Amino acid sequence: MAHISFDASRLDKFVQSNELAEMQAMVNAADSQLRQGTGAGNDFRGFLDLPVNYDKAEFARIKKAAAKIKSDSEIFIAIGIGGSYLGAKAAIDFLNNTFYNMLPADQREFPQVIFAGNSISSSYLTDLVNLIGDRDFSINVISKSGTTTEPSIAFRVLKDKLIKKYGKDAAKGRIYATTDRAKGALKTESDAEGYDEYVVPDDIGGRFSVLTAVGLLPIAVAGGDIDQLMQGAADARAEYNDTDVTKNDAYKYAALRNILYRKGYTTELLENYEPTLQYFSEWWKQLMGESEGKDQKGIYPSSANFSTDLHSLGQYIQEGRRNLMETVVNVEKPNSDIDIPTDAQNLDGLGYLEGHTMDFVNKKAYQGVVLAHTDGGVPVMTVNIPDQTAYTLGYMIYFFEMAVSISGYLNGINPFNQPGVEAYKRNMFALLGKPGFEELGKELNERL
Ligand SMILES: O=P(O)(O)OC[C@H]1O[C@H](O)[C@H](O)[C@@H](O)[C@@H]1O
Repeated sequence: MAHISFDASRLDKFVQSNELAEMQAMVNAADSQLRQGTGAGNDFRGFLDLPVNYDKAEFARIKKAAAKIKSDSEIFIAIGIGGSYLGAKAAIDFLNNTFYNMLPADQREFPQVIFAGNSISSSYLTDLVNLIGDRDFSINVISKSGTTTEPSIAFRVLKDKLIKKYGKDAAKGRIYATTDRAKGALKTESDAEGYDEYVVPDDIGGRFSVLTAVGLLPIAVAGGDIDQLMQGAADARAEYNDTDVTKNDAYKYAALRNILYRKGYTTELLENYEPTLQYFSEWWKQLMGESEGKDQKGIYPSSANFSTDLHSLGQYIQEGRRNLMETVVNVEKPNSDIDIPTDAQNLDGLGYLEGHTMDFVNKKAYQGVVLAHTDGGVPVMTVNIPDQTAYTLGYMIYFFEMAVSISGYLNGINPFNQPGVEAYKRNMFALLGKPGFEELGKELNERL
């Protein structure tokens, strides 16, 4: 019995009863590409077995480092962008109190966890430097390539602050570097300076790396149960290993979203009814968009946070262009609930809700939205998750990683590379005058 359940029961208005079965042959082919390694990007399939073959010695070191960081730092800064940021942020938000960073120190069992290096905003970094002030802090600089501009700039600025506070030698003991096993600028510096090092495996791409040290160290520092996280992913791995789309929900989701895509539903919104899942959607957007957006093809990944965005995007979803599909991540049991208070005056007219809880209202909103959007011509799928535990998160991460891999192969693209990301970097380097980009710099400056 799967720990999370995928509900496509509302698609009968959009997908004919025979269509899923007709995808089986294509799913078999995609499955073979994925598991036999016969498809494009086959050298980035390490995520498949990661939940069972991860480096146990490094895993133990991660736990030890997290304990040290908790003991000597009020603030923990995770520096990274893309896959080196979004997974950790999504997991920490998913697993913790909504206001975990704002809780008074005596109510927090771990440091404030703040992310940097995920933009080039000088205001953000200045505000962060000022927020740190003279408090004790540690840095985890995370970059698979070791050369990404955004985290590199943030690391230079925050390392400088660390050295000014502790001196060069003591500062090194507060820098944790997660990067390539053998190469890249960050690896070179880490070796030279003696930073505590963790590895981003060669065969795992950035957007698939949340269950490596990339995500595990920040998640552990923020109090996450990384053993349960890996266990959930391991059990999902055991669950989603059947090629039969009627038995493998990850494959069924992949097949259905491709059926809908081919019918013109070219944008998918991942939706939640819990604000702590907002960044899970951000992680999902990179996973789906960077895996599938190739060769002028692919489902555009978007997101919405309900019921909040029903008051901003609801109009479009209900009556705008009919090229949308929705996938709701529905948390069956919230971390906590609230009884609707009684009020004899009932001036607000909420008397009919008395005796119910707030989550009862949230769930009725979800049901009402599914009916309204389906009636309005938007196909809606739901991934039901029982709770917001680390086990469930690991399980769900693996569900979507499997789904996007199959989905990408179903659409005839390599789900594991990201060549398009290099275009802006080349232009940016040229305009910045980076050595080696002189010719392009000249050409681009004439166009500005
Ligand atoms: O971890 P890094 O090498 O710094 O890469 C960080 C991110 O930037 C790259 O440009 C890619 O878009 C992402 O797949 C990657 O996660």
